[in-house]
Amino acid sequence: MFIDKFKVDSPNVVYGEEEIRSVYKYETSEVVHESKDGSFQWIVKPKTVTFEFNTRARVPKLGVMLVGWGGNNGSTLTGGVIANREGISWATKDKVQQANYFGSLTQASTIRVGSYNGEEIFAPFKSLLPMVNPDDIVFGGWDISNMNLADAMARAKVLDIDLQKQLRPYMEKMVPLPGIYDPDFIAANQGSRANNVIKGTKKEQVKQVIKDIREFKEANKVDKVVVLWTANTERYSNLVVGLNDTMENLLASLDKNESEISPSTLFGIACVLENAPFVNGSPQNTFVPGLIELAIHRNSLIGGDDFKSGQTKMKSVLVDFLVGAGIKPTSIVSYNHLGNNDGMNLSAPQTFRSKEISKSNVVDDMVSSNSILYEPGEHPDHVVVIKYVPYVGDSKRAMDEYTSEIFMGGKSTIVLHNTCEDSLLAAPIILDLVLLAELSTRIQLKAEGEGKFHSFHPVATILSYLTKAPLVPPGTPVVNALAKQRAMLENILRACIGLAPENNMMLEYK
Ligand SMILES: NC(=O)c1ccc[n+]([C@@H]2O[C@H](COP(=O)([O-])OP(=O)(O)OC[C@H]3O[C@@H](n4cnc5c(N)ncnc54)[C@H](O)[C@@H]3O)[C@@H](O)[C@H]2O)c1
Ligand SMILES: O=P([O-])([O-])O[C@@H]1[C@@H](O)[C@H](O)[C@@H](O)[C@H](O)[C@@H]1O
Repeated sequence: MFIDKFKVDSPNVVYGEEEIRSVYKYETSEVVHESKDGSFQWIVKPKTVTFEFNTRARVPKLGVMLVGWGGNNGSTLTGGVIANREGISWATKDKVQQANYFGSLTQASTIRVGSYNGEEIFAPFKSLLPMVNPDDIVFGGWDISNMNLADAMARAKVLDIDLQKQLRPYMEKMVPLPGIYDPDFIAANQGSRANNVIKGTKKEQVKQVIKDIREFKEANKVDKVVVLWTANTERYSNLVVGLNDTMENLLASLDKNESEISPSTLFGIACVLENAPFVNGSPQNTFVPGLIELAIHRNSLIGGDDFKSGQTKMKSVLVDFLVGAGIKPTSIVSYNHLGNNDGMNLSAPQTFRSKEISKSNVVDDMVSSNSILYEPGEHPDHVVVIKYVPYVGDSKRAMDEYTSEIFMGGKSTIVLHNTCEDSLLAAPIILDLVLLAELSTRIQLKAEGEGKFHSFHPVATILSYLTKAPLVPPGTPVVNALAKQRAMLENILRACIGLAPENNMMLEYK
């Protein structure tokens, strides 16, 4: 049974006008290696830590500034939100289609809240805590191409024509602000688009971006701005001691107009200095160590990397299932071809390499979790191929072959063909990223023994379900198994209203 909203009645949660406060018993365990009865044993010690959560209940008027606004993802998301907000429907060859938010975890998925008369009860994921209504978001952003959003939508060839016709009046006056263009970091084939760029030194570019954010906020009377990179994939930045290894060196390099600071890192610096949450939807190492240190120092949210939208999302489910079932993947070959501008940009070796890294590392946590299957250092052969095939456009074709060892020397081969409509899959993920980034900045927490409430760590691991290469605080574990990532997110939000994690035990029926 489905309910559209609910309240928790518990002594552990108080719903106020301004804030929702909860007390939560975090049940975990620690492992010690100690001598017992004359021999060393591994001892697991259950541990309970009491947390208090405090969530500001009033949602802000939210501005979202996309870097790469005029791209396939940016124009598709903007059009999709307008279509939902205006209740637009359009004719397709099959039927009259209504706007929806399918593919968004926050808008179109549910959570189990309990049982009623022996029936399982589910509620919208977004009903856990007050979240911004996406229909109310004000969009803006930057692009190195000056094409207005209506023409960019047509260039993207993602949305149906009848829908595009209805959206055009809303989008043709939306023109991206000039972006930061550096041909050294993206494919040369992107140069023809670059007619809308911020001139000057890198420091002047950062100052301009900060000015842009402030002016956007003022002009649109928004309370908060979240910035998200959905511009081209860049090559990796070289990590150089003395250049970008610390925040002091990064800021000094900015003053010296160092060429090795990428446009995405410049946007990151601007956002952190302006305390605007910044999320990287592409695979490059935008968050060089100096930028991470700066974000931590200024307690400004950063998150990423690389939207997890299709082929890789499937991989983080399938490999989790195989390894979790005691089956040993030994070879994973992921081939995909696409014909959009992203694909054209990825046809250059240096930008492809950024994507190859993020698409390849996604199985590391699952493999390292099972030493019955894998010897130390052993891992499956894993190959990633991306080819640019203009004809297929945004309709990315992914072909995967998973070969695994099974019982008694047997072999299993799973072959998948997955047509991932790249932008229709990525747009709702971008929506979730900005909504959850905004929500997480309204949550304060305090563990027993801590003197005062504080925010989550500025490196927003809470966003990891939505990214291929989750950015985590230095020295903390990376989890890519999709079910674990979703459970982590849901259970943290459940804790904010005093609900226990969903443990799926259903003992009442056992
Ligand atoms: N399913 C997906 O679509 C998906 C999944 C994961 C990651 N991504 C990543 O998202 C990004 C965007 O994908 P897309 O399909 O929208 O690509 P796109 O090429 O259509 O859009 C990128 C836009 O960014 C602009 N741009 C490039 N460099 C810029 C800069 N420095 N400043 C401002 N604007 C700049 C381009 O002009 C273009 O309009 C890519 O990096 C892609 O790898 C996409
Ligand atoms: O589908 P997925 O693996 O999540 O990721 C996609 C890649 O397969 C594709 O090659 C690339 O163009 C997209 O930007 C996206 O990164």
